[in-house]
Amino acid sequence: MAELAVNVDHVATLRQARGAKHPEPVQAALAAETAGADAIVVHLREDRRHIQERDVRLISQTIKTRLILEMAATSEMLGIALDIKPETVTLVPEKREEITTEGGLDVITHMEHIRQAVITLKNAGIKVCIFIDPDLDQIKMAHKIDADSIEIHTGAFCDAKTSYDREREYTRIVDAAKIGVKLKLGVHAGHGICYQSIKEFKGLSEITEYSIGHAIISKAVMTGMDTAVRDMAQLIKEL
Ligand SMILES: CC(=O)[C@@H](O)[C@H](O)COP(=O)(O)O
Ligand SMILES: NCC(=O)COP(=O)(O)O
Repeated sequence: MAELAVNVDHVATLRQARGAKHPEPVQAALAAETAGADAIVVHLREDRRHIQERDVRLISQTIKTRLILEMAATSEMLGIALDIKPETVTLVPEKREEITTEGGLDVITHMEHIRQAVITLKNAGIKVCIFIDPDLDQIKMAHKIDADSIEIHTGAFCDAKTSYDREREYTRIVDAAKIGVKLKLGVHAGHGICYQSIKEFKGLSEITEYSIGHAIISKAVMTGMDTAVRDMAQLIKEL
């Protein structure tokens, strides 16, 4: 059965909107665990628009499941990761002007830089995942530089406006997941997945972890974290 990794970034978004002390991402992380989350995800952005370094530290010291730290492969972030030592670092591309992560990491273009980051993290005992578009050449390169896993960027699929685009993007994800397994990479998926789109991954047993944030936190505003996480965990059980 696939696992659910809950991203609590947008609890911090709400806090930062007022420069206030609440809501606390660590509290959301604990509630998510109680409701069945298998891992907690935070994206520490260079511009610190939501999650702060203290959130990563607090969550790391408090949760009982796994911490997945999403970050750009910069020397500042590598220093933080080596200090906090999350279970996994997911390397993501980052642009200051984007609203959210727009594409997967271009491992082919930045091969040597990313390879060095993978070596540094793995030498410290941190697993490395690469957030990647469902592009077979990119995935082969992720394997070549010795990543442990890939997280297939599901944004284009989730945002597709027509059934033609949706089917095309779904096929890309299926092909990407299959090649990932063939290369013995862990295969995860995330970005833009909601309570409807998760159902479309039914039968795709190659994907062993779903990383979901915005939809869960949006629902939690209405229902509380417990119901929001339990409902998503149940949908993943039914895949
Ligand atoms: C890598 C990814 O798909 C998401 O985790 C995303 O980067 C989260 O960052 P935001 O919460 O800032 O959108
Ligand atoms: N890696 C994907 C993630 O952490 C959450 O993305 P989203 O559900 O907030 O789009």
